[in-house]
Parts: sequence; C-alpha cells; structure tokens
Amino acid sequence: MTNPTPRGTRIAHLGIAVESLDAILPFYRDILGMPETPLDDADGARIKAVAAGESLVELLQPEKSDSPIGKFLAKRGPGIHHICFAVDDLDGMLARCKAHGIQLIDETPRIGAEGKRIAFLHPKSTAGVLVELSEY
Ligand SMILES: CC[C@H](C(=O)O)C(=O)SCCNC(=O)CCNC(=O)[C@H](O)C(C)(C)COP(=O)(O)OP(=O)(O)OC[C@H]1O[C@@H](n2cnc3c(N)ncnc32)[C@H](O)[C@@H]1OP(=O)(O)O
Ligand SMILES: [Co+2]
Repeated sequence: MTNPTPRGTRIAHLGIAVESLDAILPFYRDILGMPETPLDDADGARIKAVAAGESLVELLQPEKSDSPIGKFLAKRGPGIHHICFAVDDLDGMLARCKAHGIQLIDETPRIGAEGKRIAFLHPKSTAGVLVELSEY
C-alpha cells in the first residue's frame, strides 16, 4: 500500500474533556510550563490549548449538556476525548478511509479550532477512539 502522507502523520493535538478550564489550565500552563496557545471555541465547547512540542493539548469544557463534550462528560467523566492526526491531503485521506470501510462523521471537511480543515472518524470504526484528521 502506498504511503499517502509523505511527511508522516504527526499528532496535531489531543483533546481532553474537562469539567472546568479554570481548574485545570494552571496544571498544564503553570505547573508543567506548557505555553498557552489561543484557539477558537467550537462544537459547543470552550477551548484552551497548550503546546507540547509541535503538538497541542486541547482542553475542552462544554458550554451545553447536549454538545459532544457535554455528552461525553456525562457518560464517561473527564478524560481523553479524541486524538487528532495531521495529514497532507484530507480529501484523499477521507476517501481512503471510506474505501476501507471506516465510518466518517464528517463526509465533508470543515474548519476546526485552529482554522484548519478537519474531519472526524467514528470511534466505532477506530477501536473506540474518536479520531480527528486535520490538514497540515
Ligand atoms: C472541531 C473543533 C475542535 C478542533 O479540534 O478543531 C474539536 O476537536 S471540538 C471536539 C468536540 N467535537 C466532536 O467531538 C465532534 C465529533 N464528535 C461527534 O460527532 C459525536 O460526539 C459522536 C458522533 C462521536 C458521538 O455522538 P453521539 O450523539 O452519537 O453521542 P453518544 O453519546 O450517543 O455516543 C454514541 C456512542 O459513541 C461513543 N462515544 C462518544 N464520544 C466518544 C469519544 N469521544 N470517544 C469514544 N467513544 C465515544 C459513546 O460512548 C457511545 O457508545 P455506546 O457504546 O453506544 O454507549
Ligand atoms: Co480536536
């Protein structure tokens, strides 16, 4: 099988569902010393991000209970919510995933919190892990 991502697939970010940004941000930013990076809020969540080298950690606090993060917190409590991989060609990768039977949540890419094109894959197709793909 040909490698569709010549630069390799790096982790763009990890998404962590949190009850309170105010309570947890100081751990990452002030104790661990990870620089805060401004991001837009999205998908009914307030988002704060800190840098981990070339990757980010997104802290996601729900604004409403029926949002993806609100439902996740209610069912599972705080914890790792999704992993995001950067790919060179998002449209090509979505077609490739679909051709291999992976269920797409977003058939059409949309703009994520970093202003990049993103799309999610369903956790039922990916061993229970919600996967986000982001174009470099
Ligand atoms: C895009 C902006 C930003 C960025 O980085 O740029 C973000 O990352 S925002 C992050 C929040 N946005 C999303 O998560 C969008 C994608 N997610 C979804 O579309 C939904 O959350 C979905 C489809 C994964 C689940 O929605 P649904 O309404 O079906 O929720 P349920 O609670 O009924 O869950 C059904 C089923 O899926 C399991 N589930 C849900 N979330 C996760 C998860 N994060 N990881 C693993 N599994 C998950 C849930 O437990 C249910 O399983 P079941 O066995 O049926 O109980
Ligand atoms: Co994300």
